[in-house]
Amino acid sequence: MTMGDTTNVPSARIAPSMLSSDFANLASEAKRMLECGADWLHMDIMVCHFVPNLTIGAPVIQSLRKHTDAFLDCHLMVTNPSDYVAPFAQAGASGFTFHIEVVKDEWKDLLKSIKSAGMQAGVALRPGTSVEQIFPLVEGEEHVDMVLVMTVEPGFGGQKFIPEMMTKVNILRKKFPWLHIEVDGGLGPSTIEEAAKAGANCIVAGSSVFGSQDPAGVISLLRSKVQDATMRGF
Ligand SMILES: O=C(CO)[C@H](O)[C@H](O)COP(=O)(O)O
Repeated sequence: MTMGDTTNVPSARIAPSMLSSDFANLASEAKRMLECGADWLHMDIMVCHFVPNLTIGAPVIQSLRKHTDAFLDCHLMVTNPSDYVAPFAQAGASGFTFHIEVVKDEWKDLLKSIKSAGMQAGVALRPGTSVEQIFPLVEGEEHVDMVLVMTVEPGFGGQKFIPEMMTKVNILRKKFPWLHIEVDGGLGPSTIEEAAKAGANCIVAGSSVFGSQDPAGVISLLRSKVQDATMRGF
């Protein structure tokens, strides 16, 4: 990809992380975020293995789906993602992102099952995982739609953005211009520029959006930084 050649780069997707929302009012929190300009809703699925936290599962996705048509971008922080494909598809998940660290050769079957269940497929990598490990999942005939580069250790919201992860984002953007590249962890007004310049187009933001008095303003700023960087080239 040459400087300025951004023809195939997908447009910005701003995805508030519902991990930072008031879970007791999830439907109204989702509605509020969409009214503030969110493109996607990012749903963090944690079940006390892979990460030491417990959040929500398919029944909550199913309940939320009754209240919104929005793209539900589900990040499965689990060690056995194939067990979750059918329940999440039936619940109404739109995207299903699994972790590269928990799959071996079975990723091909997993990918097929996610897509044939009608969901967009994503693969996530922890900060310590090398980006080269996910190349086969993007290069093959059957490939993921999105790579999620974790910019914090997965498990909890409110952590500090790890800038070194931007090397991974930039390698991916140059090699796969068409790919959705998502970043998650510590994104907000002070870190978006770096992420956008590296080539991220899907921005997950929890604390910075939910903790703001002006969530619409934050979402709009995140989007404009991604748009500016895409126009300039990476
Ligand atoms: O996946 C996550 C943690 O595993 C969260 O989505 C992420 O950390 C977003 O929260 P914040 O913007 O507050 O960092």
